[in-house]
Amino acid sequence: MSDATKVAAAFELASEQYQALGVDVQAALQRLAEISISVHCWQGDDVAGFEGDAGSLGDGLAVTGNYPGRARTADELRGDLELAYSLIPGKHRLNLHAIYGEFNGPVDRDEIDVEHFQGWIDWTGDRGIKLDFNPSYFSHPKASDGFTLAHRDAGIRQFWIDHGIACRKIAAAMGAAQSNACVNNFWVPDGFKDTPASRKAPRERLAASLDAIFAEDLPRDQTLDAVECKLFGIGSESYVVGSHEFYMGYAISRDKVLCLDAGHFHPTEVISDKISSALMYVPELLLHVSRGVRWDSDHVVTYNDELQAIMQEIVRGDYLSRVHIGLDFFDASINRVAAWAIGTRNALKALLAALLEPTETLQQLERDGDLTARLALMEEQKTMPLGAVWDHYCESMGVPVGAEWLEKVRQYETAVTSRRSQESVAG
Ligand SMILES: C[C@H](O)[C@H](O)[C@@H](O)C(=O)CO
Ligand SMILES: [Mn+2]
Repeated sequence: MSDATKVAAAFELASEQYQALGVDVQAALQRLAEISISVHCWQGDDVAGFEGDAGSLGDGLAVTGNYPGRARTADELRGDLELAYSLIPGKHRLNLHAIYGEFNGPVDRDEIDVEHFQGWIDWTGDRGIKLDFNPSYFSHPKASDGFTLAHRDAGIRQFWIDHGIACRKIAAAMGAAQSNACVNNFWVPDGFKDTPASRKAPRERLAASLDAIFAEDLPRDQTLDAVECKLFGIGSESYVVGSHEFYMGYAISRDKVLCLDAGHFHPTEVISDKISSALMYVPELLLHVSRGVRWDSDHVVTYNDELQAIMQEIVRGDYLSRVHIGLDFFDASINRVAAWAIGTRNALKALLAALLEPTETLQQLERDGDLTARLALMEEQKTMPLGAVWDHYCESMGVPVGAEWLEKVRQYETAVTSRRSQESVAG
């Protein structure tokens, strides 16, 4: 039997099994094909960006590992992304940070403009890829004491306010060019390593700075502002200004998208349990699908319980139209294109598992008070033949089945990434 015949035969048997549970496999696959995950550009170069002094990541972020071949230019990053997209079934978005502009010389963060992102707008436009965006409040001398928008110095605050305003303008231009809203996510590292004397003052300053940035109403079909909280970070172990409560309140009161990063909470706290609560009060959510490990919030997404729970929540709550699914991890200890492929394929696989669940049956059992059957069916679901449906999906979408994609990454590594030096290059 050829590999393709094996995939087809396994899919047929799997479909019968799902059908017996009342699950429409074709409908699930159709829904999956409509979901666009926002793939983060920063996995490709260890969050270095193209400002010219690449490699000096800091101010609340750190990437560990020294795997050779990180992208040093926009063209290299685009080449790596092209390969990554070809390994992932479906049509997905690209999430850019402001430091990834093509600057051709020194341009400070408060001066960036649409022209610096025209290369990205053209490249994604040609490929039908939609863009999302992020202001970059890190790796900059004016962020080196751990404060930006909540800084005690009004001049520094103004600099970062101007950066935020510039980024909104860029995001709106991207949204207009692609006829689809560009989600513009604000994460700021501001916080104290040690116990603050005033937790209140920086929070008041952060709210005022954000209000100044968002003062102009921009069309929501061009750009959506999102705000991202964090419990603690490197150098902000004792206090983060933009805590969950801060941004939950901010998003509700200002009608903003709330970003929940899976690695930004206490290790025993999960964002899967927050989705249905938050969506009662905010219009939309952005998720940063990530994986926290001890102090680090950014390991490559694996097919673990929380990933499955996140996707189940989105599907069970019928939230697909209100949740923007983005990725946020950066690992320099493994091949970076492989990291994208592993993390994004896992996110999609977990979505497929959620779409293949007999949700209505489970919820009816719950309404009937039959919690025994609810648990029994949920457990049976775990060993249903998801892999056979996933393999069929990959094949039908023209991307490698199983671990075949790894061979493509290896070939590219030999031909392209292993030839890159660790130095940055101009461009
Ligand atoms: C680079 C990202 O924007 C950043 O990771 C942010 O989203 C975050 O999660 C910081 O911990
Ligand atoms: Mn994040």
